[in-house]
Amino acid sequence: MAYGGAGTASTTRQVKLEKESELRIEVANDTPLRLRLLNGTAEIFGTELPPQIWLTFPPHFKFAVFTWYGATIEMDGSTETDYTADETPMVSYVNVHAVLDGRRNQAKASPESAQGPRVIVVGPTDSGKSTLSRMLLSWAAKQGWKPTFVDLDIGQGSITAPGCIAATPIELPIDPVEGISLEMPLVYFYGHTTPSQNVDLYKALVKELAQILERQFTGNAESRASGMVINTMGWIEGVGYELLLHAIDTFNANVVLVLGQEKLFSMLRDVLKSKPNVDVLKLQKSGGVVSRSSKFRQKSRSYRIREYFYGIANDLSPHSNIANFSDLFVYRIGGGPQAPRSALPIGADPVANPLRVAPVNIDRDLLHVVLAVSYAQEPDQIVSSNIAGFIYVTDIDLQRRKITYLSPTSGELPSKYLVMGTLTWLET
Ligand SMILES: Nc1ncnc2c1ncn2[C@@H]1O[C@H](COP(=O)(O)OP(=O)(O)OP(=O)(O)O)[C@@H](O)[C@H]1O
Repeated sequence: MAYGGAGTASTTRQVKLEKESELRIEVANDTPLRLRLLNGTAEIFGTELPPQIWLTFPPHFKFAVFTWYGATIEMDGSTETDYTADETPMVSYVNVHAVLDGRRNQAKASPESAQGPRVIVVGPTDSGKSTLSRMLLSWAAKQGWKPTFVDLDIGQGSITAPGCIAATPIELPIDPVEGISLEMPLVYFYGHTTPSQNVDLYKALVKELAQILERQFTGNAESRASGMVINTMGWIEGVGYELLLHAIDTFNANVVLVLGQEKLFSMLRDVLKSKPNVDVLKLQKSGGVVSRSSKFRQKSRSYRIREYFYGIANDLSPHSNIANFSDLFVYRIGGGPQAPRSALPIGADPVANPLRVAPVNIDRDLLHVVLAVSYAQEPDQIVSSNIAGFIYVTDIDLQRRKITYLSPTSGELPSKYLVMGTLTWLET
């Protein structure tokens, strides 16, 4: 074999790809797959493959190797499926990229209107939104831009753990295996994986994130001209639709890319007609996008939390820490009534305040909960503060009033204010 270690020669095979075709792969459930580019040029979701270098893809990974001009790929290991497709929407996607690129150049050249394109990608679940966002970001980064990636998908987000909305600048094409490299992502903790749990909180956090980015852009011409790519949730009916409009409005998106649904496209086009500076474009969904069951989604959420603490290749070692109950302050956002019934006019029902920050007693209910570490200085700043990261509660000792938790780093937490949602994890 031309390489050492894992794999057997019998599972090594080559695939020749004609120009503008792609090899679609689902890695087997139990073993990783190794793959390399033997000759030609190819990319994975917008990031070029280095020639000859073996890349290892973990079990379950679903991806495509696309070539513009032809390539030969070598694979080592087993796959759930792999097949070649010569019908892809890639030309239409790269055309969008070219238009965005033109707008970035325009923005850069004219200081008085130096805002680059703000693209928002919308569509039903499994329409390829994250994948298209990723391609647009990687193609832009390859040309030297530093676009901001905003991920509003609290279910299957790709910046950090589930239950968050987040943003990060993309300075290099996104690594095909490791995903987005995180220097200092700006993360807000929503705490749930569906927006219906607390719609007002979701909106409030979207607004906070947009305001901070707006401020950052003011002082940074380069990222302002590079613009943003905003990925959204696949929830597009009812409240989901309302939240899409809210996001388009809040981020001042001026390019709306609608993937895979005619109805959503026509609704958005009609409602955004009054905004002449907003372009609504319909794009074809790729036949390669894999539908994921709710069980699979649940599993991948759990995997994302694991990845936060242990790294994608088990290369991080989180620390187990013990704190006194009195050292940590856990809060929950929303729920509970705003005022006691006795304080309300006779006959009035107490209204739940979705943004109310309430202290949580430390007890066994916190076991296996993922808590966000807030940057808030005071409890009333919790909703408007971003978070430093997460801890995972592994033991509660009621007698000794001690809490044991896993944290990515040793030592003191950056803040004593912790936020609890409904995010739990069972370490296996
Ligand atoms: N051309 C392709 N070939 C093979 N797999 C693909 C292709 N495009 C996307 N995928 C895979 O399909 C899955 C779903 O795609 P993606 O995450 O982009 O969809 P989405 O619309 O963002 O989903 P969500 O419902 O979570 O919002 C992912 O695992 C992705 O890697």
